Formats: sequence, structure tokens, C-alpha cells
Amino acid sequence: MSRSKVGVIGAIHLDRIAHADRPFKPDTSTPGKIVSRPGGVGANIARAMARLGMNPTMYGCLGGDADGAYLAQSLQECGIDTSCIRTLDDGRTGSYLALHNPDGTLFSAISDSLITSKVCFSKTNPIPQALLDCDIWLCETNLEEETLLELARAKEHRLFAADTVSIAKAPKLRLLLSEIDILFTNTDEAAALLDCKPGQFTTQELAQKLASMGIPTVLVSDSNKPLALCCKGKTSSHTPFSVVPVDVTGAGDAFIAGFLYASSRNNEPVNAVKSGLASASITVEATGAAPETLSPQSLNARLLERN
Ligand SMILES: Nc1ncnc2c1ncn2[C@@H]1O[C@H](COP(=O)(O)OP(=O)(O)OP(=O)(O)O)[C@@H](O)[C@H]1O
Ligand SMILES: O=c1[nH]cc([C@@H]2O[C@H](CO)[C@@H](O)[C@H]2O)c(=O)[nH]1
Repeated sequence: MSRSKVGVIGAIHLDRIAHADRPFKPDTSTPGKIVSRPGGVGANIARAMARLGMNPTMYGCLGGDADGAYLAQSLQECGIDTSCIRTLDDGRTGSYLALHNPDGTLFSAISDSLITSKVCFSKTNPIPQALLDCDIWLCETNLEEETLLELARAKEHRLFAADTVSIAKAPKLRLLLSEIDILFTNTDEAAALLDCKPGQFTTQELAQKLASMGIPTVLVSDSNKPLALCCKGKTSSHTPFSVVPVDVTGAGDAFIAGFLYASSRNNEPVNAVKSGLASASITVEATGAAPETLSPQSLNARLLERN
């Protein structure tokens, strides 16, 4: 596939990430550090793509508040086409609040994506030209089911890629599985999508089950364990790069960006996976979903380490 212009449709959040200095105890406060930074699955993918020099177009909704203004500016400064992002004056910009254990793993999180559920298209609010000009649409399940269906129906010649986001949101894709060209998910979200128990099937079996529902390319990740790719009837297993994780936030988002970066440069899925894993590994080694250390050069250097 030789396609280059990617439109990302999804959430733009301000993430508030807390790292506890000691194990959490219920009913009391825990000393730690709290940082704020840009987030949201859609925006993380777009920022990681921009780091890889791709100039994606982002579509989503922001509130008419200070967080919204800050996020719009930071996406633009990254090199993302933000011309069609909508600002809803009386809306609240989306946010994500995460509590991380002292070892960096996630304790729990809340995602306030209400404003992203307002993304919709109609005769009076048609799909913007900047998105129509794209060859690939990457959607994620912070969007409402109806909006996902609408985009899938309007895809025409475009590649339609989708990400499951979370266990709670993954089932939103059930009605449009046969419209999806590339599905990005992890083991728990795949199980939720298939309505089966976590651990009931292996990563490869999950990929095969989803592919059997009519999706040409399925990728199922599992943190630092091998990722499964099912494409054109063939299933393969791909071992992530071995790195010391600093912050795993946005690892899956960086994988998607790296995979689509390589796909847009004519790589077959089985090779594009390598770029996805390299992009994810550079991301987990640093803080934040699209670190400054992610670039075409660092990605190539990481790929060469394995050859
Ligand atoms: N601890 C880790 N060590 C090394 N690589 C990792 C680690 N965690 C994630 N990765 C890399 O990132 C890829 C995606 O990770 P994961 O399966 O956690 O996705 P995800 O659950 O969608 O992530 P997120 O929701 O945080 O974006 C993995 O296939 C792997 O390459
Ligand atoms: O339901 C959601 N959970 C988490 C995210 C985003 O993913 C990142 C953490 O994995 C973070 O940036 C958050 O905003 C989201 O957009 N929707």
C-alpha cells in the first residue's frame, strides 16, 4: 500500500498522571507526583505520527476553555493539521486522570471523554474536506458507535483503521467489524470485543477470530509479550524490543503510528509491525505518549539494532 495522508478521528485529552511514592491505601491520600500533559488516544497517535514526519490531520472536539486552547496550540506546534478540530464553546475539554503505582504500572484511571462523544457528522456538519483528502482514516472508540458507523459507511476508497482504546469501549466496534481494514487491539480489549473471557484464547487465536469476522489485517498486542498479526489468512508472532520501561502510557498509540508510518512507505504488514514495535519501544523508554526521542532516525536506529 502506498498511501501517505492519514486522518485521525478521536479524543484530544489533557492527561493528569499521578505517580505514587508508596503503595496506595484506600480512604487516605498517598504522597506522589502529578504531571499534566497532552493525551487522548487519537491525539497521541497523531502526535506520534507527527514525530515521525507524517503531517496527519486531526479531527476531534475541544472545549472553549484554557485546556482546549493549550491542546490546540500544542498539536499545531507538533506539525499536525488542526484546521478541522471543532471547539465547542460551552463544552469541557476531555481529560484523563491516572494513578500509577510506585513501579509505574497503572493502578486505576478515569477517562472523561464526553466531548468526544459530540463528534458527529450530518448534512449540516459534513465530513470536513481535510479528512476527505486523506487516504487512511484512523478512528478510535472514544467516538460514539453511530459516528464510527457513519465514518465506516463513508470510507469509499480509503483504508479504515480502528483502535479499541479500552475494555469498556471496545464493544462499540461490533457493528462495523466487516468495514474495518486494519484493527489495532490488545488481548483484554479483543476479549471484550469478542465477548469472551480474558485468558480464554491465546493472542494468536484472538487475532484469528477477529480476522474470521472479515477484517483483513488484525494486530493484537500484549504489553511486553509477543504481538499477533493475522493478515491474508496468515498468523505471525512478533516479539517486542526488550527495553527498560519508564512509562508505558501510549505504548499502543505509538505502535499504531509506527505501523502506519511504515505502511505508508510501502511496507507489507509483516514488516510494518517491526516499525510499530520500534516506535512503541522508544516510547516506553521515555515519559509521555509521543516523546521527543521518537523520530524517523531513532526508529531506523532501533530497527538496525535487531538486524
Ligand atoms: N513493558 C513493556 N516493555 C516493552 N515493550 C512494551 C511494554 N509495554 C508495551 N510495550 C510495547 O508496546 C506495544 C503495545 O503495548 P500494549 O499491549 O500495552 O498496548 P496498549 O494496551 O494498547 O497500550 P496503551 O493503552 O497504554 O497505549 C507492545 O506490543 C510492545 O511492543
Ligand atoms: O477511555 C480512554 N482511556 C484512555 C485514553 C487515553 O489513552 C492514554 C492512556 O492510555 C491517555 O493519553 C488517555 O488520555 C483515552 O483516550 N480514552
